[in-house]
Amino acid sequence: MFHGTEILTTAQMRAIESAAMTSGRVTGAELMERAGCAVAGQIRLRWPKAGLAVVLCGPGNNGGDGYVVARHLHRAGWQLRVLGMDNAAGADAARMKAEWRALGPILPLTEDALREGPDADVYVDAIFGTGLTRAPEGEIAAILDHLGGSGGDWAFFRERLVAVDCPSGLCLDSGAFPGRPREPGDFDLRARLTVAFDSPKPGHLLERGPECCGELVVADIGLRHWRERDIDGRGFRPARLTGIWPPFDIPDARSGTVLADRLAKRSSSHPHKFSHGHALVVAGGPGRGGAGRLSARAALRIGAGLVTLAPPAEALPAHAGPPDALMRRGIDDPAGLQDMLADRRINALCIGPGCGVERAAALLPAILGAGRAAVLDADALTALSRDPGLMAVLHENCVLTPHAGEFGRVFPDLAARLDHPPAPAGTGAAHAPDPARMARFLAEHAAYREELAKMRGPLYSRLDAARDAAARSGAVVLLKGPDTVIAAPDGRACIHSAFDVPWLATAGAGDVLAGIIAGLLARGLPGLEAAATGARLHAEAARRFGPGLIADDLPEALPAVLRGMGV
Ligand SMILES: NC(=O)C1=CN([C@@H]2O[C@H](COP(=O)(O)OP(=O)(O)OC[C@H]3O[C@@H](n4cnc5c(N)ncnc54)[C@H](OP(=O)(O)O)[C@@H]3O)[C@@H](O)[C@H]2O)[C@@H](O)CC1
Ligand SMILES: [K+]
Repeated sequence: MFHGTEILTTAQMRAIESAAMTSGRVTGAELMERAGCAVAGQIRLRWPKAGLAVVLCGPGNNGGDGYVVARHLHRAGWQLRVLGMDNAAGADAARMKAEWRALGPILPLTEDALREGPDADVYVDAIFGTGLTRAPEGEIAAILDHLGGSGGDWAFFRERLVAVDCPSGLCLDSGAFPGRPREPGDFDLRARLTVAFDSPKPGHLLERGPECCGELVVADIGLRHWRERDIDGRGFRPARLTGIWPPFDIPDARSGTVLADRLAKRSSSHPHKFSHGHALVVAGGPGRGGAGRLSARAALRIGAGLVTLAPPAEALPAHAGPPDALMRRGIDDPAGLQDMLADRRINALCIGPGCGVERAAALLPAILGAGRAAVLDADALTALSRDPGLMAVLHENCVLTPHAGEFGRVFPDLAARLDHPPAPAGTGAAHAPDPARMARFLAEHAAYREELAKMRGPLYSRLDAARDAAARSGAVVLLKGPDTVIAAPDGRACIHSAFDVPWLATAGAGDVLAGIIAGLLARGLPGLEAAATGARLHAEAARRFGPGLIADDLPEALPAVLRGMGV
């Protein structure tokens, strides 16, 4: 499996925490103490001089962490104003609250109380964490809006806000704010620093999460032993996610070595061009071949042994020119394609970039019928959306690479569920899921079904959408964005966070990604691994090049990326 930082859903986090406590080797209070102590430690690292801290404590265990933060800062000489709720908290949070009360008062958690005090150096948001179940309302919503800048001074809080586990109101399974539009809002809470526990959650990496969390630190609170155990005893944990986080830490020794190993294992000890596979890139007619050439160049650069570009015969002259390493062959119709596919050494196909929807629609049945690894991008996705029958012939070695708009065309009902507030009933359901196929899949993967039910957060997420799309189509789905989600039909998934490379959103970058994945498939990587590795190498190439990047630069940046990873 592709290696990266492990990501846990909130349900998994709760399961691990309860497994740890059930073992009798650690108590809930000890975990809370470690969590609060870690947050206080991070604050003291950034504000070495003791000042005034306002700590806002909510009704649950996130609030319990807040009381621990207050106690530790108090011990370090800080002045504290603690605002809390008059509720019946769980035993651990109640104990932490009582321990704080022995040191100082607890003011009501109201906007007035927040406004009345003097300006503080640090505001600790310990109102809601993983237990958020709905949109905040009333007094708490007013406090959160105030911290988000409704009082007029958003920059003031943004420099001083430290979030315990997450900015309150953010759903840690989706990265969206329940009750708010999914687009950035005026008073969204944005922290300078977020201290999460044990592992990042999907919401730290998806949608609004990266921007609103600010700097993300993941504190070790001693749960690793239970995270690494098979806590349900079934050995089947499709809910486990891997991801790349933090984005700046990609060329780390561990994942670099893993990638190098994976690619090396795919080569024989006496490599020749065919041992590295042969990728076929279907290109379009005259005047529209640039996209296909970008894909083909990327497939070559990532190390496919041979790459053939296949435009219609009349467009061959337009596709002459560098790179000379690229082979060209005209393909006009499905029969021509089938002829070419008689060569079994062609083991990976790429269709879509610059291909034209009509040509993609004509060639797709032959491509899918060949049963070989294939990347479907751009025009091929539009063609797929127009012919639901083609969905039935997708297979797990197909990788679909839609951006949000293409995802909406191929899976309109899933995309509609991602809209918030939900789209009115009846919109966007052009292709209902194939119930027989879905039922067959779920019957074969009963454990997956159970896990999936447990994994859902309060909001439908890009992760849920990609997983549902993969289960329905039977293919690997890579849902593109700065928060790319990659899901396989069996429930395995990765998140690749690339919010730090906004210049990657440039014309043709998707064509390059499709080519990289096709090249990795040609080299023998399985679908999910090829897609996840491709997303990572693609972003890393952009990161290395820096601003000013155009898509043509991406394949050229790949050799240095691979060298840097020891491949
Ligand atoms: N897992 C771990 O290993 C560890 C976890 N730790 C910490 O625990 C945190 C999770 O704690 P948690 O489960 O108590 O949830 P939390 O976020 O405090 O909120 C729950 C409370 O809020 C309420 N509530 C929810 N939404 C609401 C709304 N919109 N408006 C109003 N109320 C709302 C909800 O009420 P209810 O929905 O039941 O009505 C309930 O009372 C986690 O983020 C981390 O900080 C660490 O201490 C140690 C290790
Ligand atoms: K919080």
